[in-house]
Amino acid sequence: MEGLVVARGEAILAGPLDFSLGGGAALAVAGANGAGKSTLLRTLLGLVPAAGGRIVLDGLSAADGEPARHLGEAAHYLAHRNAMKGAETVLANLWFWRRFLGRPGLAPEEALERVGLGHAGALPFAYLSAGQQRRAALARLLVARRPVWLLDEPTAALDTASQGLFRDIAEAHLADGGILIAATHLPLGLAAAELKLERPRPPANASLPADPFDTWQ
Ligand SMILES: Nc1ncnc2c1ncn2[C@@H]1O[C@H](COP(=O)(O)OP(=O)(O)OP(=O)(O)O)[C@@H](O)[C@H]1O
Repeated sequence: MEGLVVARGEAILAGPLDFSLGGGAALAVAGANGAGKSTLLRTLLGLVPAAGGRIVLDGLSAADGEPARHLGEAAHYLAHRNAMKGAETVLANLWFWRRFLGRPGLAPEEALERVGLGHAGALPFAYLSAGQQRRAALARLLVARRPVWLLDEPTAALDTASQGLFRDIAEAHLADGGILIAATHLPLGLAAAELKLERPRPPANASLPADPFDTWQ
């Protein structure tokens, strides 16, 4: 990140941020609710435009082996939502992602074993508990090989044992030369640099935006 400014519309949330991560490095993005952690991840992916600065990629390749033109081509993105279809089986969801993302990794059955869900592949995704759904979403990181993992609250809803599973998976990714950036309120149990986003302070003379509900009265 070179002078990266994170914003939502007119509101500057964070930055300018200067940060460099090499292969095998993890970054934990911390900060209060609304500080801009999710928005930073989405900015890195190119889903939200940056208000300034740039993202420089060096040596990252896309699924077709060509140099990645933007991070979205080289990254897994695990958002708050799990991006799985509730009515499809867990395995069908993972097979979809494996085909869609390119550069195949583990077979879905094997990935489910790694997250302790070997028994649940034939169930509709919606039948799983919240923590089991998160673990199935973590299995998505294993079915396709991507050098950068952008994870938003990856361990939310996970019990202590599953947090250990996450740590094992993440450590294997880092040992393999991967990069991991996680927005989190919880300790990840990984050796990670920390980037703390401060809650933006409005200028002293700022006026509050009009309350849309006022117009109802
Ligand atoms: N879709 C959106 N449209 C407009 N503003 C948004 C949108 N999503 C988030 N924001 C605003 O951007 C700011 C940062 O939100 P963001 O979700 O990045 O925070 P966060 O640090 O990830 O918070 P949390 O810890 O609650 O997940 C908030 O003020 C929020 O209202």
